[in-house]
Amino acid sequence: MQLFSIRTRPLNVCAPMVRYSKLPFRELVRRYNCDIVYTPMILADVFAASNHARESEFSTNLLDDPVVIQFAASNGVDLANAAELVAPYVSAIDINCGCPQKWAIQEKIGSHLMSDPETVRDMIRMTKARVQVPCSIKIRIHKDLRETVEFVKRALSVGVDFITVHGRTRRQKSTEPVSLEGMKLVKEVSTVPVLANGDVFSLEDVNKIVEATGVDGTMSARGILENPALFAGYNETPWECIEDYVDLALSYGTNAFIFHHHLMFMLEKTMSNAEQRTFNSLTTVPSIIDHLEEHYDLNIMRKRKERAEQAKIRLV
Ligand SMILES: Cc1cc2nc3c(=O)[nH]c(=O)nc-3n(C[C@H](O)[C@H](O)[C@H](O)COP(=O)(O)O)c2cc1C
Repeated sequence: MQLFSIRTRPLNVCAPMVRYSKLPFRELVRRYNCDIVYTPMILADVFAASNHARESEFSTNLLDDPVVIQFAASNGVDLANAAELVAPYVSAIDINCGCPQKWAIQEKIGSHLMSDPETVRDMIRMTKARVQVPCSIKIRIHKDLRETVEFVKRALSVGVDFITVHGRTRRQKSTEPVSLEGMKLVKEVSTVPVLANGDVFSLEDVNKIVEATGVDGTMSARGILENPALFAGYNETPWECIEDYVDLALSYGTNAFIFHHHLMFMLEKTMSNAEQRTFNSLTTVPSIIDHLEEHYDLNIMRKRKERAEQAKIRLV
């Protein structure tokens, strides 16, 4: 919350992304000017019930700060139980009110909640009664924006601490443009900080959205997956950033599937179709590393030496 009050520019935020916004990626985007980073959506009831889920779904460290953990829940008890377990390790608890997938709506989580503001109000109230950390919501807009205003007002009435608005309705596809009008309205009726989400692929997009809506910051998902350095002003992923990612993923440990996906997102624009086909045939971490060393001048040992030198300079 302090970041919101002392900010001298709009805050740069990395979106919650299932599978992807995990610890190594969070550390990566922070190196490139990201102020706040979200975990992927985690099911609150499973998280509270299972030690295995807690270990596999959430890991953190002292560098992972500020971090917002995002839960999907259908009721206040599940959310507050999960929040209580994780509160000492996070900067805020976020409620996912935007996931449009069919299974989520059937479970009465995600974007289903956009039609159930009373339950969202209960969730915020119960969570805030049990933990001291801020509680936020990530919402979509309604077709009728008056409903969105009502939704936001109810959340504000129980002390929601900040709001992220993805400027699309739950039925809109990500290829459709975001509603700047919807984002602006949420900002206008809110007495707490508001982040705008949707179609942030460059700093020009950030400026355009902030200028049009007056929000306190912007959040990127697809854009930052493709180019984790976008908030640092790069229009394409710099090679340095790809090396950083490889180094972080290897240091923390990764599975080949996620490792491959991240690199594919980052390299997609620079690869020819033939290169993409070759890259897609790689299924293990060593084969991916070999490929990058052979074709892209990846040099992990050089990278590690550079980082060790930088750490020494910081110590001195
Ligand atoms: C791979 C991927 C995973 C996502 N996972 C989540 C999630 O866990 N929680 C959530 O609230 N939104 C999730 N989203 C939605 C994004 O956070 C964001 O709201 C949406 O993609 C619009 O932003 P963009 O235009 O910057 O992509 C995900 C999006 C993508 C592309």
